[in-house]
Formats: sequence, structure tokens, C-alpha cells
Amino acid sequence: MLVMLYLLAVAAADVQKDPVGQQIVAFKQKTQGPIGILTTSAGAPIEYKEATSSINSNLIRNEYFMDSMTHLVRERIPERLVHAKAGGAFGYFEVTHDVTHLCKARLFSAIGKKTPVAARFSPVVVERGGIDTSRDARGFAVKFYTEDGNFDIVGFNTPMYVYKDPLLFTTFVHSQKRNPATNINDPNMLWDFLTLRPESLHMFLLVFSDRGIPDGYRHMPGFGIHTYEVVNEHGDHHFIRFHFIPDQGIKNLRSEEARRIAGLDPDYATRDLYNAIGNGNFPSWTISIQVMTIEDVKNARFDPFDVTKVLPLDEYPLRPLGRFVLNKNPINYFAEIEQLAYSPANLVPGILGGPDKVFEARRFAYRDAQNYRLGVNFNRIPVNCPIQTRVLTYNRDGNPPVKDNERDTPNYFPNTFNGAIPYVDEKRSVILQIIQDESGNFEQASELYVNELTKDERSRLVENLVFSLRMATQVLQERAIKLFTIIHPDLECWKKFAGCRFRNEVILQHGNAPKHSAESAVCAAMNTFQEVTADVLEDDWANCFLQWF
Ligand code: HEM
Repeated sequence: MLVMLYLLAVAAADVQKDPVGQQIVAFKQKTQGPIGILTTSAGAPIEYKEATSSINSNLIRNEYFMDSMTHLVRERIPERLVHAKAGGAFGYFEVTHDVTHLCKARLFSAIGKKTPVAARFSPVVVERGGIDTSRDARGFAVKFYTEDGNFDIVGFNTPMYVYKDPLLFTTFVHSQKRNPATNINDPNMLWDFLTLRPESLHMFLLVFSDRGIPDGYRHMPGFGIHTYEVVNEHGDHHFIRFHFIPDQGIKNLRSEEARRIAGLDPDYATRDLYNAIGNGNFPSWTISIQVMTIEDVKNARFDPFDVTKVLPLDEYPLRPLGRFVLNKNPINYFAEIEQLAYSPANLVPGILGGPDKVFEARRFAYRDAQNYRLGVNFNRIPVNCPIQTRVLTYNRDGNPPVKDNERDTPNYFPNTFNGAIPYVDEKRSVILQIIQDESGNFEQASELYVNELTKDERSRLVENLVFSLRMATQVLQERAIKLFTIIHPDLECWKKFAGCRFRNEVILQHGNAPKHSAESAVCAAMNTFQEVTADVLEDDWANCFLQWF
């Protein structure tokens, strides 16, 4: 009896520490015994013999076998093309500061007002079964279930995006994914894209910095990236960017640590989020906005709608707006997180979205992806239903779920028979014609390198870049070096890599090298190579190496 009590106490303690590992045990603890009689999907009770042994029985008549077998082989749906792997949770958003002078959206209408949210965090390239601690940007998607329907911010953990011409989306995705011949991720494809489209280097400097591997989702920031057009009750327009800063602090993993964790726990970030919430340690983020007036937009030195750029914080400081808290884990991952369908086109009155071309492309792409992945009625899946408002559309039928299929209401518009009618916004106006041109300068990338990264961070950035570039062909290495040199002259040291057939060994050696304290982060890294490797490598390598200096 004492042993039993002891084991129960240990089990209770384990649930407290490790809700992921103990989920099924906790289920048993909260139930009195089997939860009911097993049935087929059609609800018929299953007899013991049918469910336990097929020996000497007729399988075609075994409804348990037929039902479970035919369902199992249809269990998989297409994974998201990008952002396939994720952790997610539920909670609420609370307004802490008044922004009604900027935006009339009802979710911002009063300080203290709470709106339910669903959040999903995801690496971009990593596939559904992949590794959470991979070097990659992270998706940061939040669905606000408002009284005016769902408002989704489908952002990243970087404040800028890769390119501003949406035609590049397909090519960018292909270059990041597996080589179609080898089925292996290919640094040549990655570096070819990055160096042919240098506007991508601003974001990729961050991806190759410490920020490229957040220490779990709770410790990463989020950014809406696009400059959203918003409107207040009087019809006045402003332009804002959303920032989410984790109240837990920003924390990242070093490359070596991330590689070690990858072997031990590929689901590191997903587990961390679930366990934190399961233990009552609810993560939260402070939400702020940067604000531009129409005059600011007209007078800006650069295109404020260019998603490859940030709005400088000294010119457009953060203004607090609210906070969101995640306090509930999904009860069923597939139903509640896999089936979540975010879309930048999910906007509410007062928030008009981004006027830029990438935003325009996204209004179409997510809907199309979800039609394919979840079916045409994806918004009728419970987790996507606007829970605070009644849906009234003229859409009917299609693949399930259809819910009540809008019952007996008229199914065409306009009609004379009291079907739903659109509302009228008297203050609606189109105020700005946005004309965007090519994105091009390296100013912000240089700014990031010089002013936002510490000396140590710069040094690690170079190590990480080298680690990836070592696998790329020499032409691409040289092209990358030229571009990085424009970003900062420090990076000129890189050119010494080019043309050495032993570069891979050099770089691998550097992975274990002690730190060096020379002026420039990059030169420090190069000097370290020299010190560490000069003794150990063969003559021809040493000659090659020395001619760099
Ligand atoms: C031309 C530009 C873009 C296109 C065409 C595009 C398209 C897509 C598509 C098709 C998906 C999969 C959706 C699904 O299956 O549910 C996706 C997911 C996602 N995208 Fe984009 N995207 C673009 C740019 C961006 C940008 C600029 C951001 C960040 C600001 C972003 C953030 C995300 C996130 C977070 C997800 C995962 C959403 C989730 O958790 O379900 N994308 N994107």
C-alpha cells in the first residue's frame, strides 16, 4: 500500500514536471475506468472478439477491422507547403493601451478588453517530422477571434522578409527545399537564390545570427512585418507595424548546442511550449506598434511598405498596445493546430491590411493552400470558426464539414427574401496609390551588422555563414563574399576563402576553435583558423591557407 501511494505521488510529480511525457498517464488519472464501450465510426458497439483477434474469423465481416483499416490509410493530409512543423496553443489578447484614435477595430475598443487567440509557431523550411532547432526563420501566427470575425497576423520572428516581389515566392520555396534529384537540402540552391536576390541578405543576416535558432518558441519575438493600413471611427488613416516581444525575454541557442539538442530531442520547442503551459507557466508577449501618418509615408526616405526593410525604431518608436497570453494547450493536436488555417486576408473593419504586393499575393495564396490541404469548407472546421460572431454567407455545400450549411436561408445575392446584406461604411475612402519599385540597398543590412549585433554575435554570425557556405560551390562563395563586402568591409576577409580546395576542412576545424580577440569579428575568425589549423594540416593545405593572408 505504501509503495502504491509512493508511486502515485511520483506520478503526480512527473505530470507537474513533464506534461508531454505524462499526458496519457494524466488521462488515466482523471478517468474512473474505461470511458465507454468501443464503437465503429457509425456508432455500433464492437464485440470483444472482433477487436482482439482475427484468427479463424471472417475479416470482411469484422466491422472493427474494416472501419479502422480504411480510416488509417486515409489519415494523412498534405502538410503545409511551408511551416509544416509547429507548436501551438490558445489564450487571450488584452488591450493595455488606448489606440482608438488610430484604429476602430472592435478588438482594440477598450483598455482591459480580452479577445480569445490561437497561436501557431513554426520553422519555415522544416518538414512535419523535422527538427525544431534547425537554423531557419520561424513563423509567428496569431488568430484573434473578434466580434467582427477572425483577424489573423501571420508573421515571422524576424522584422523583415526575404523579397518584395511575390513572383519570387515559388522560386524561393524551391531553393530552400530538397534538391529534386538528390532529395537532400542543397546549399548551392539556397546560396544561388540569396546571392541572385541580395535584398534577401538583410533577413538572412538575422537567420545566420543567433536569432536563427530561438531557444524554444516562448523566447522568440514576433513581427507582422507588413505595414498595415488602419482606420479610425472618423475615417482617418494610419499605417502601423505590429511587434510582439516575449515577456520571458529573447533567448537563442548556439549552433553547437542546437545540433546537440537536435539529436536528443527533435521536438524541443514544441515540447517546451506544451510543458510550460501544462505546468501553469503561461508565456506572454507584449504587443506594440510603430505608427506612420500619411505625411510620414509621403516623406519617408524609403518605401515603408517594402517588407525587406524595417521601419527604423528611432524614427517610429514602439507604442504599447496590449499583451497576449497562452494558457491552454490543444486537447487534440490535429484537430486544433494542424487544421488551423491562418490567412493575412482575415481582416476586420478598421484593419485594412498591407497595401504592398506581397500582402496582395498572400491574400490569395493561403486560401488556395487551405482549399487544397483542408478542403473548401476549411473555415467551418471548429478551430477556424469565428466564435464570437454568426457566419452568414451565400456559400453552400462542398466537401465536409458543412455544419448546418446555412440552413434554409436564401443562397443567392442580391435577393428579395431577407437574405444577409452587406453593411455600408460611410467613411470608406481610398487614399493612397502605392507604387513600389525594386528593393535594392544594403543600408539596413549594414545597420543591422554594425549597430544591432554585438562583437560576439558578429563573430558567431560569420561562423554560421561559413558553416553553410562551405557546402556551396566556389562561384557562389565568391558571389556571396562580394555581396557581404558591400554590407560591411569587415566581411572582405571572406574573399580569402575563395579558390581554396581545402576550404571545407578549414571551416570544420574552426567549429572547435578557441575564440580570438582581433578587431574585426571576421578577421578574428580567420586568424583563429590560422592558429588552430596551421600545425595540424598538410603542407599543401597550409600553403593554400597562407596565401590568403
Ligand atoms: C509572396 C509571399 C508569400 C506567399 C505566397 C506565402 C504563402 C504561404 C502559404 C501557401 C502557406 C501555407 C498555408 C497553409 O497551408 O495553411 C504559408 C504559411 C505561412 N506563411 Fe507565408 N507566404 C508569403 C509570405 C509570407 C510572409 C511575408 C510571412 C510573414 C510575415 C509569412 C508567414 C507565414 C506563416 C507564419 C505561415 C504558417 C501559418 C500557420 O501557422 O499555419 N509568409 N505561406
